[in-house]
Amino acid sequence: MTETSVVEFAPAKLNLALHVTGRRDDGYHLLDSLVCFADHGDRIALSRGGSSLMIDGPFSAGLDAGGDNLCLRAAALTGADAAIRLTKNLPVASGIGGGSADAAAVLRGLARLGHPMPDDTHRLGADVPVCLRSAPARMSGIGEVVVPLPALPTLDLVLVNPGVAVSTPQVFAALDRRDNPPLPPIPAFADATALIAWLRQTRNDLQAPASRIAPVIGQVLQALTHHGAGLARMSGSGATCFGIFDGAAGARAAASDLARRGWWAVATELAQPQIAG
Ligand SMILES: C[C@@](CO)(OP(=O)(O)O)[C@H](O)COP(=O)(O)OP(=O)(O)OC[C@H]1O[C@@H](n2ccc(N)nc2=O)[C@H](O)[C@@H]1O
Ligand SMILES: Nc1ncnc2c1ncn2[C@@H]1O[C@H](COP(=O)(O)OP(=O)(O)O)[C@@H](O)[C@H]1O
Repeated sequence: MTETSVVEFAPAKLNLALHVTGRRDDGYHLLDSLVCFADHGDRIALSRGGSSLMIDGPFSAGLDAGGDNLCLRAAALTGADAAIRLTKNLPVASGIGGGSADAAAVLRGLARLGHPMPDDTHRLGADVPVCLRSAPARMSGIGEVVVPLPALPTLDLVLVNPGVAVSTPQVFAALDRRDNPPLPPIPAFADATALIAWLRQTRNDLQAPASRIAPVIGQVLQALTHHGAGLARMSGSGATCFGIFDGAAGARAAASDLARRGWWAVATELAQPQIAG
C-alpha cells in the first residue's frame, strides 16, 4: 500500500576537501570535492495533501517558511502537494548544505509518496544532486557531476559553527585563484589514518577567502586543533568547520568545551547512506 506520510533525515553535507579548478562563463565555479555526510541533520516529515510548510527546531528562527524556502521549491519542482514539517537542527547558510539537504530530503520523501524524482534537481542548488544520495561521493562540474565512492572509514567528528553566516557568492568572489589543480586520485581508504594522510595533500580553497571575511573561522580551526583534532578544516563556503578526532570520547569532550564559547558544536560521525528512490 502507498504511504500517506513519511519522515526523511536531511544530513549535514561535509566537503572533506574542495578544490576550485576553474570558472565558467556564467560565473559559476568548477569544483572538485570529496563530499560525505554527518550523522546530524534536519528532519523532514511529509504528508499527502495540502500545501504548507511548518518549521520548528533550534535554527527555525529567521528561516522564512514562504515559497522561497527550498522545501517548497523542491515540492514545486515535482508539482506535488504536500504538508511539510521541517525540524531545523542545522545552522543556516553555514557551508554544510542544510537547505540543499532539506530540498533533497523533500524530493526523496515525495518519491516514496509516488511522485517521480525530477531530473533537473540541480536547479534548486549546486549541492542538491550530491545530497540526494547523502553518501560519500566525488563531486565535480559545478556540483552536477556526482560519482559515488565506496564507504569511508568510521570518523569521529566535531562540527563547529561560530554563529556568523557567510555569503557563498561573496566567498567565491574573494578567491585569489580559480585555476587550482584537481584532487589527487581518491584511493579506497583502509582506515581514518589513511584518509587523514590523503586529506593533508588537499585543501578547501574557499577556507582562506572565507576566513578573511569572517576571521572567527581561523579561531574555530585553531580551537579544534587545540582540542585534539587530527585534522581541522572548513566545509563548503563556511563558516562551519569540522575536526576529525581519534575516538568518540575525545570528540564529545571537545564539543562540550567548544560549546562553552557560545559556538554551535556537536560530536557526530558519518551518516548511513540515504539512497533516493
Ligand atoms: C560551495 C558549496 C560546496 O559544496 O557548498 P555550500 O557552502 O553552499 O555548503 C556548493 O557548491 C554551493 O552549493 P549551493 O549552496 O547549492 O549553491 P547555489 O545556491 O547553487 O549557488 C549559490 C552561489 O554560489 C556561487 N557558486 C555556487 C556553486 C558553484 N559551483 N560555483 C559558484 O560560483 C554562485 O555565485 C551562486 O550564485
Ligand atoms: N530549508 C532551508 N534551510 C536552510 N536554508 C534555506 C532553506 N530554504 C532556503 N534557504 C536559504 O538558502 C540559503 C543557503 O542556505 P544553506 O543551504 O543552509 O547554506 P549552505 O549551503 O551554505 O550550508 C540561505 O540563505 C537560506 O536563507
